[in-house]
Amino acid sequence: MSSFLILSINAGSSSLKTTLYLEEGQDGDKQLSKLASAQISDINNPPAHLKYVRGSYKDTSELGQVADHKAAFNHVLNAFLTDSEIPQASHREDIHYACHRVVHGGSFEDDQLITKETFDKIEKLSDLAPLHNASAVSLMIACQEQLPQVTNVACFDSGFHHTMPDYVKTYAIDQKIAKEKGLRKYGFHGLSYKYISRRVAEYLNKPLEETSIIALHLGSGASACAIKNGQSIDTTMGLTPVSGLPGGSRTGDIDPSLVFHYTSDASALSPNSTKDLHISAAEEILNKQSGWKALTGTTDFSKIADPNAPDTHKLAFNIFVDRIVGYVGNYFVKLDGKVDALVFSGGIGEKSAYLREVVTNKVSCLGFTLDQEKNSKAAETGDIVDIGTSQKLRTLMCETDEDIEMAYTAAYHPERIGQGE
Ligand SMILES: Nc1ncnc2c1ncn2[C@@H]1O[C@H](COP(=O)(O)OP(=O)(O)O)[C@@H](O)[C@H]1O
Ligand SMILES: CC(=O)OP(=O)(O)O
Ligand SMILES: [Mg+2]
Repeated sequence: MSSFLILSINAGSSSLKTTLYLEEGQDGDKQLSKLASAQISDINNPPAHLKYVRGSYKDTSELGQVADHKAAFNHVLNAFLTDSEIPQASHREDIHYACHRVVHGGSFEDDQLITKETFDKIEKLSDLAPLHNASAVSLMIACQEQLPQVTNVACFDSGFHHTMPDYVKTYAIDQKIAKEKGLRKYGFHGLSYKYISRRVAEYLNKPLEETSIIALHLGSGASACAIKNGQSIDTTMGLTPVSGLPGGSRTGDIDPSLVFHYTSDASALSPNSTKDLHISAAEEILNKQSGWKALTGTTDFSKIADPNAPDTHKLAFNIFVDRIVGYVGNYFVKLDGKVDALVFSGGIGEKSAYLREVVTNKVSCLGFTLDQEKNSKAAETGDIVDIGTSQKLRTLMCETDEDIEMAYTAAYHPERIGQGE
């Protein structure tokens, strides 16, 4: 029986989440089990924290200054390699695959082996998604240095959406310029949507190819996706993750001219730019200085999704509900009303019973239903929970898992990993 380790690496703008999996068995009878996960928050904003989880064991420690993602990676690697309760991971050589979440994959549809060629392409895409791709690129370099024997794989958040029709992907702009510069809708959160669609199909006991859902990934970055017969046909994020729904510090959809009225320096370089990473003042405003942070002063949505919150918070909550229900209606029509389920996921979608209640009540005209008691207990139950009362048109809460989705292809379908062409 063969066994080896897969490390999933998910770089956020100020955090690093990693999970170590053990893959065992032969073709046709393989099993993937989670050994441990390690997460570092507050990178470059001391004190940083390390949260380590192995089964029911949980430990949080303060790390002081962790300057960048590379330094954070040294800490998590050390945490795994020195944990005597997971002897399978005692040496660096024990880790076979490192799977990197890359938000912007440009035209890449499938996961790709990271070669010199793919690395260069991903690095170039940092211009389109500077706030996301740059930390992923720095972690690929860290892996090459720290784990020279490992097979590095890039798993793209945009890949799942390649099935969107051309009229959805295309913006109404000069197509010569659009093609030259790659200016189109890509869509993101695809690893999450891939996981959710498979889990929902399993739960409904239907083939994935016959499962159609409206999925909501509501985290600090939020989006919605229309999934027809297992494939994305539209999603709310676009060229970059800023469009669609508002988020913790992102505007979501606005009139594109707004930014030129907001500042006369829209195209000037933001002071947070570095030698290798150019961020404009406009990008900084739209991505970092807006959303819940700008409206309420907090990015903690549990404080906003509170029926007794102050008016500023209520306004933010109402904006979110308004935009979400607008997309649910839009996608219900695009799916010709042939929908198996409305699915709530992401930190907010999984934890806020109140947001699920208000959204579901507003879309009840489409036939979606809510069972108050099941909804209030959904987070305790976990995994996937039917929070509606209809067997035909379901309302579901589904805990998403981007990390296992990254390990999934390496474990079960390594033949699907592209070689960079
Ligand atoms: N109990 C809760 N009620 C409402 N929102 C919550 C709750 N717990 C966490 N959140 C929100 O979930 C979001 C984080 O979701 P998550 O999917 O983990 O985000 P990301 O991966 O984008 O960082 C934050 O906006 C956080 O405030
Ligand atoms: C794509 C994206 O916006 O990711 P996140 O929500 O993790 O920032
Ligand atoms: Mg996320």
